[in-house]
Amino acid sequence: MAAMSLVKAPIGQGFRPAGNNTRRGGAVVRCSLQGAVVASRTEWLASCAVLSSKVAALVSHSTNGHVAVAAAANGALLDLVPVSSTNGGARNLPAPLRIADLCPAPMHGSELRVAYQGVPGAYSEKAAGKAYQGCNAVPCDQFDVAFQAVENWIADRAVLPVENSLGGSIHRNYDLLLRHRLHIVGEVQLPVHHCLLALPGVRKEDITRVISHPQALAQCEHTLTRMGLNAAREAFDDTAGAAEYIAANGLRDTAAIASSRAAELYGMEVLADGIQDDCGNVTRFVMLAREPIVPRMDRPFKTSIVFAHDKAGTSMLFKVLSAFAFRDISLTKIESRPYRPIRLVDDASSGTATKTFDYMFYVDFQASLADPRVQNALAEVQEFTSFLRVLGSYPMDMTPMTAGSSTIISSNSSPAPSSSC
Ligand SMILES: O=C(O)C(=O)C[C@]1(C(=O)O)C=C[C@@H](O)C=C1
Repeated sequence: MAAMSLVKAPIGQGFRPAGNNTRRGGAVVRCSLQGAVVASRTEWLASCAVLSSKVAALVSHSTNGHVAVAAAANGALLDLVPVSSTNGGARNLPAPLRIADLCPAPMHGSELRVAYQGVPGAYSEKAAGKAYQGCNAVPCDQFDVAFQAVENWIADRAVLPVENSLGGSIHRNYDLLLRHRLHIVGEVQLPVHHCLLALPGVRKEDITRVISHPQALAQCEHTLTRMGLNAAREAFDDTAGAAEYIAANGLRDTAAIASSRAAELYGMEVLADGIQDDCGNVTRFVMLAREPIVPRMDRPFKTSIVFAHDKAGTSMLFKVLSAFAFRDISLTKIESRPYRPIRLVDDASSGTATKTFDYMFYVDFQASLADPRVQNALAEVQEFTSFLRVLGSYPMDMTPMTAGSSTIISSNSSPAPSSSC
């Protein structure tokens, strides 16, 4: 359990936007003031001095190149205003902002703060490390919080799952892509290798409950049944969080589906290894940023769009898909999401008429926005639709997939029994 004090506490709903978070050397740090309400500015600055030395002590104990973060027991958050040491006796006055302070988003992976949903040991943390090697991965307790962390400059990027080869789409993130103004700047595919974890000494026969992220439960459904576990399955926020929960509460009748790294971090034992229903279990994550990247033509790119039409029965979808088919642009994914009825003001009738969107269609295709074929296709799509947004145009993840020891050579490969995963 010693590792638990060094891992980062997730940014939660309780976090406040940029102004209330502590930043040191590019890392976002949450600090606890042990419930104290700071009365005056002098007192506040004094508290900051204490907190910054605590933070420095924690940083010196950091592991894996990650900055260790003090878990905020009651969520008190502060900004440490830089104090100039060169302004004579007025040591408490804040130093003027410099150009460097205005550009807190560094371009190098080693300094990049990357928000992900879950706690350390979650697959999303691994995906963040694959997307931005050596980054400072920032845990968030919800997907929405990861979006907000980037929007509020607490993080520079977010890495979030959108689909899994067994469990299908992660619909929540499709909906959030529309609600927020972030841009997709990349994708990363991660082989997901699940383990069944329990406290040391616990046997399979002792287990009455298996907890994990709903996607992980879905990805191991048949294997769990085949294992003959007489256990209820319960959803948890994330895989590693489920392991942490069992460890923190000493639950000897509960197992978690999570990674082997989660087992190490939270002092759990691996009861079964490779329990996903298919060896080729892969989750696709997207990388999100405040600004889009410049689309290029010198390497394979993907583009993601979302569109809708407010009139029923006009074969809009057929027309849109044809715009791509006629230009030989391959579609890689189509997703439809029911759209909450919204009232749209009709200009022509002085704001009285309303219309309803039924579905939003999300389409990924294999071409760059810089490609004239794509620009022509989108110009046409715009004519058929009443709403069109480009979510991003970004380099395709071309890294060869390996799941466990086996290499995925084709998406049509038949599901292997879990014992060989
Ligand atoms: O719970 C985690 O560990 C996650 O990173 C989330 C998540 C998901 O949302 O799909 C990511 C990868 C796996 O597919 C299972 C769960």
